[in-house]
Amino acid sequence: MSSKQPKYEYVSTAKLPTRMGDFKIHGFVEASGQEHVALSYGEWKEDDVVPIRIHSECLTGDSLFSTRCDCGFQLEKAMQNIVDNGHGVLLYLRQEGRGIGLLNKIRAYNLQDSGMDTVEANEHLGFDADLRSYDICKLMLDTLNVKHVELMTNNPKKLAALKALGIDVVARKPIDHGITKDNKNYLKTKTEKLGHAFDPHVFK
Ligand SMILES: Nc1nc2c(ncn2[C@@H]2O[C@H](COP(=O)(O)OP(=O)(O)OP(=O)(O)O)[C@@H](O)[C@H]2O)c(=O)[nH]1
Repeated sequence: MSSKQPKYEYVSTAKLPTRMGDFKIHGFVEASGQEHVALSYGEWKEDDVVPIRIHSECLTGDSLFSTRCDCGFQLEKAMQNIVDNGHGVLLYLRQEGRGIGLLNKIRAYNLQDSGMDTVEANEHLGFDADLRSYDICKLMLDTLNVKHVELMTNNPKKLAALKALGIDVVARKPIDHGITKDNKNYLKTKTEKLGHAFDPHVFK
């Protein structure tokens, strides 16, 4: 790749009516060919604080209704929060399985079925616990004229990544939604080993 070639590019925008409300969808691509999307709802000015969610792809949770994780619940809740708020942005990053990909996530699930936790399973397969990058968020937010954000997350790495990219993170909004008997242990591991900010009472 030549050093002049941009690492990320904005591609196009279209209307995206959903069950929650009428969003717009904006397409972005990395030089590698990896595609990502942002959804926007409503209007704002450059000085406004915009509620946003950065969501990593989870085919099983987001599209197949899995209760092994909280992903699908959080996605739905974040989109509803944005609509209720009147404006906001969802950055949907196609980094499935914390960056290891769908089939490796299924391998990791197989190991978790035999007793490993989510971090041990990644490491057993030869991956770091979390391989995600949030660098493309800067182009996405600049394209949508978002400079100040309130971030819906329990993950401190997302906050740090946005700050490092020069985004003004005014506040974090917890998104403790979709805790089930099937994902309690997974969320407990994320809290203990990956630094997620879940309040311990949710595991009782
Ligand atoms: N490798 C691996 N990935 C998983 C597992 N369960 C869920 N995931 C992935 O974890 C990611 C979760 O993404 P997010 O919900 O955006 O992020 P998060 O780190 O949980 O942070 P917040 O939800 O913002 O608090 C998705 O890419 C899922 O596919 C698992 O057991 N192993």
